[in-house]
Amino acid sequence: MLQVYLVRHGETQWNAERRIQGQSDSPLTAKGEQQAWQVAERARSLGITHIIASDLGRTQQTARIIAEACGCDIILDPRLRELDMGVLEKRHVDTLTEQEEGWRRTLVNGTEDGRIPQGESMQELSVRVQAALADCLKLPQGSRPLLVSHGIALGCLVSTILGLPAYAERRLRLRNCSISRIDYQESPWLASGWVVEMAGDISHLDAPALDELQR
Ligand SMILES: O=C(O)[C@H](O)COP(=O)(O)O
Repeated sequence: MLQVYLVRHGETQWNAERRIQGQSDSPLTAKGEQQAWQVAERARSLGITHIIASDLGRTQQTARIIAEACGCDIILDPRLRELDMGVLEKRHVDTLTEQEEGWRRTLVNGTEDGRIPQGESMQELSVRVQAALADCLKLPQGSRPLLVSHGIALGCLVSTILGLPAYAERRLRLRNCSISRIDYQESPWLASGWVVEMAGDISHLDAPALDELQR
């Protein structure tokens, strides 16, 4: 049975400032780096064989720390990037106009094809992250990959495996450097395919980041 671990990158400057990142980027904070070392220590104990990361800076920075602990190379995969948040990227959430907040809400409460102007729909995000996950099935027998990606991207992956719409990702709390695990099982009497073993575990962190609403 293939086990795939999912890690959200460490806290960044813009996470801490409540600014929208999407496919724009900001570096890890000191706390984010500390979280990355703690998740790396946990990853080392899990026997990770491959680290596959979104090619954005914050995920690469987190992946490098995990790779150092696990002694693996990093494979970059742009399909693991965060949702493209279009014209709202780099904006502080508290400065959005009513109309802009309405665009953001179409993602939070939304419909599958709702999008921020010049951004991506949850449906489009879902297709590319599912494709990246499916490629893990091509790794050699005995592999145990760890994917380093983003809050909405990973939430969308877990939600759709559960058979929920992609926008249900907002019902999952995937904090910075949380670990989730999904398994691929083939079974005549249980569901065949991807199964969620755990989601959003932060028991390895002594300095968890607050989620956006608690800041
Ligand atoms: O700000 C964003 O784009 C998202 O809400 C969170 O993205 P992140 O997981 O890359 O911080």
